[in-house]
Amino acid sequence: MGGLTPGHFALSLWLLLCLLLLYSISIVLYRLFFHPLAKFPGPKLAASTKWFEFYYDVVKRPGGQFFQELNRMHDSPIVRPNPDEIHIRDPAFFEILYAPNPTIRHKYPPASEMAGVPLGTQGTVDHHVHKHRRMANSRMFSKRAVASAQGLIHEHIKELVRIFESHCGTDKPIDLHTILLAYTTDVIYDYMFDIETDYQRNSIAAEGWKRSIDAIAQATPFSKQVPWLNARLLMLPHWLTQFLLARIQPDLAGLLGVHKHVGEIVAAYVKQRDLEQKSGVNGDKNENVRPKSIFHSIDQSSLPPHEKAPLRMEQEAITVLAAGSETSARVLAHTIYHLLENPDILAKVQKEVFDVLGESGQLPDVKVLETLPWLTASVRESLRLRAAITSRLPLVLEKDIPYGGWIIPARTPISMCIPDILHNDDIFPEAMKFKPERWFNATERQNRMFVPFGKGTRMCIGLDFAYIEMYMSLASLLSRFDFELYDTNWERDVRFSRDCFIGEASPASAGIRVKVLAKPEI
Ligand code: HEM
Repeated sequence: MGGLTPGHFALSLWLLLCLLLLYSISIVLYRLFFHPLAKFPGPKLAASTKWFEFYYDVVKRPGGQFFQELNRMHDSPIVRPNPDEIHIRDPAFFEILYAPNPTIRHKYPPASEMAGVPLGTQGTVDHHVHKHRRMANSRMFSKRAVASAQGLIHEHIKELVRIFESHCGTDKPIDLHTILLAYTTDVIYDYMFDIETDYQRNSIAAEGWKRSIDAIAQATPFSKQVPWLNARLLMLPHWLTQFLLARIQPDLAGLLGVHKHVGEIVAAYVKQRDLEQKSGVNGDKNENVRPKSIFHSIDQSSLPPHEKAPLRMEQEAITVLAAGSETSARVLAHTIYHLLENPDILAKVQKEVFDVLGESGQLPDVKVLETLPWLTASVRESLRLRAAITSRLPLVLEKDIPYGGWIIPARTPISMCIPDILHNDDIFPEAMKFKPERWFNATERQNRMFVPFGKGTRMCIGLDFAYIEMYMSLASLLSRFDFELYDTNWERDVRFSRDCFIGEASPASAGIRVKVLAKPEI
């Protein structure tokens, strides 16, 4: 009677490997021949294993390349890009999949867990829970609430203008993305959390935040494959995750710092709220008044108490911060790039805004800016061409749904991509060209298919906020300055070549950079 001999050990290992192999073969056979999606079109390798997507997104440089492979797969508008999912490329189906309430649409858990904040609206899987969470936020996002933010946004624009002034006439280029991200981030903290931050004035903090948000985007091709990882990491003690990430990916460690900061903001809010409640002060619940922050909005809503827990508020706040800062900043940077590449159109926009703002540079109500044809058309065209969210956006239906002679079984994640609509030449002729004038005579179909903010129950709740931030900052900057592109080109710095949920340019890019010149010749 001896212990485990090396011979026994080798035999056990061998048996284990055989079992593993047998298991893998059975899974592949099931997926190819017996799975409810077995007969759907698409490459057999992609249908067999998610490692196929992993290879293109993570292993094949520069990462986030699966979308190119998906393009190649689409012989027909419907394909099975991985064992579980159906992807459709057909504008007519967009409004069916991303339908408004009362149609029930759940999110696909692996896709919603990706950002590590499943308690925020964007990460919420269940349709009904999502609807209530979204409603609790809605008082911060109503048209009236957002319009009332103009004064607050204006204060941050003054700082933005000051920074551009300090570069004016110097040879020092500005990286538009970094500075505009600092602007949109300061605005979100102020409006959504009632907290003053200083990213615009503190260039080191601004660059650190930009690196962190880039790092999270660039990690998404990986997080997509191991969606549970982010949420688990965030559950570990802060010092431990900080220690681990600082060694693996320091920029992601910076993002943890932001999580910690937002956690502290929520804790301070809860402490103050409890104090006020004890002393009988009742927060202003007047439906007509904008809540002081998203935390007040959640607290004053009819959500049950567990939905108002600090961790839920923290994840909602992170969702709004990440969703609201990066997207608008990128679209703004791209709008300036396209205008600089099209001097005739830039001159028209500059004249329009100068006529309204005058020498004083005083901003009118945003309603006036919205009537300016070239500014409006340029923002719209930039939103279309930039198509900020590039990822597949899978939703899960409770019932079977027919498409093109197929019946897609209930509970199958079905996805579509926004750029497939916005860059479709049949809808938008010469779709990859910046042509704001197309919006002057837009057809009903073009207006309907203008979907940079998505559609349906899960569409962007912050679009009005994004428009105000963009109109006000563009009008202020373009009426005051002329710019010159600095070492920036479409292929390397602008075109999206990696799908990282948000579309990323080449890793070789140093961003869209400009030199600030003196006042424009109007
Ligand atoms: C140009 C700017 C923007 C673009 C192109 C954009 C685009 C989108 C898209 C396509 C979605 C749907 C994503 C999905 O289905 O997972 C989304 C969701 C969302 N966006 Fe935006 N967004 C922008 C600006 C903003 C701003 C400024 C805010 C906040 C102030 C914001 C907050 C959100 C939130 C909270 C969600 C989740 C909504 C929900 O699930 O109910 N976004 N956005």
